[in-house]
Amino acid sequence: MPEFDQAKAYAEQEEDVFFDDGREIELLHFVYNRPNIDEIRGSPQLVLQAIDEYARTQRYLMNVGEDKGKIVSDLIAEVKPQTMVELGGYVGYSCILFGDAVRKAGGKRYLSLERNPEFGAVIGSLVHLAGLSDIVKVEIGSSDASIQRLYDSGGLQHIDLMFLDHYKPAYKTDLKLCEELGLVTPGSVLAADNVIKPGNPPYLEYVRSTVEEKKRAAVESNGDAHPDSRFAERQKKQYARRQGDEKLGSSRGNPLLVYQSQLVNSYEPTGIPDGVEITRCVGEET
Ligand SMILES: C[S@@+](CC[C@H](N)C(=O)[O-])C[C@H]1O[C@@H](n2cnc3c(N)ncnc32)[C@H](O)[C@@H]1O
Repeated sequence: MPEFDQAKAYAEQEEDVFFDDGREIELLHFVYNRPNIDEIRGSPQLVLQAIDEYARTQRYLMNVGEDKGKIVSDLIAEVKPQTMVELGGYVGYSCILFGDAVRKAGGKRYLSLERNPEFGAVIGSLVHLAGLSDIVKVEIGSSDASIQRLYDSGGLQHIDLMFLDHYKPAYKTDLKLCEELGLVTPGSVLAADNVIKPGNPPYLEYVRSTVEEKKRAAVESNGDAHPDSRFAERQKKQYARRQGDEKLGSSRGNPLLVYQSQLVNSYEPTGIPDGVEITRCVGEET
């Protein structure tokens, strides 16, 4: 793994409040006040540079960042998804980086499912600035409700590549919903962020399980309605200020799907070690 370049490190993540305190709107003012704003218009690369500059020189932003971003961009170039879905859009950094990569790979759609309407508005503005509004669509609402709604309306029929980067306990439950609806099938690929920092033991356990293990777990489990006890309180309550108690879905998934899964080590944009779990659905047992 290449060394982390300290010169590009984001400001440190604050202990208590590190998002949703007005910084996302402040970011918009920062970007639109750049002296080279005319050059930035229509350039995904320069919009990303401006977002990175804010997060380095002003305040931390919980973006995937350059290093882990490259892992997923390389995956997009390899998989060439027609439809890519992300769970958790925040200010649009991953939308712009990956939406551009999907376009370059000949894909049609990058769907960002974001729950916070203010963040959704920021994404819309920066995606438009980057010239990617034709490919990136933002769906506001809780990821599980949005997946179900898009499926019911026929707007989402298959997920070629999915980037999971939202409420950590929902990675597994949302994946199971996508499996049950037949959106994730053999050929689908998943990229899950933050599997080292803060970590996601239930998700990793699930995508690394054999079909036999998943079938057994489905019989023995009491369901996934409550966040797994292996998550720290901080993770379980990350969005409590707006959401109160989180409600997780309880889809039974499709335990017959066969996954091959691999951790790719990298860094948070602050320089802290983290990793992306890349999971390929390679078959379905009968
Ligand atoms: C880590 S940030 C996403 C960063 C973004 N992917 C990037 O790299 O630029 C997590 C985002 O997920 C959103 N979120 C959390 N839980 C969600 C849920 N259940 N459904 C939809 N969005 C959710 C939060 O509002 C937040 O904007």
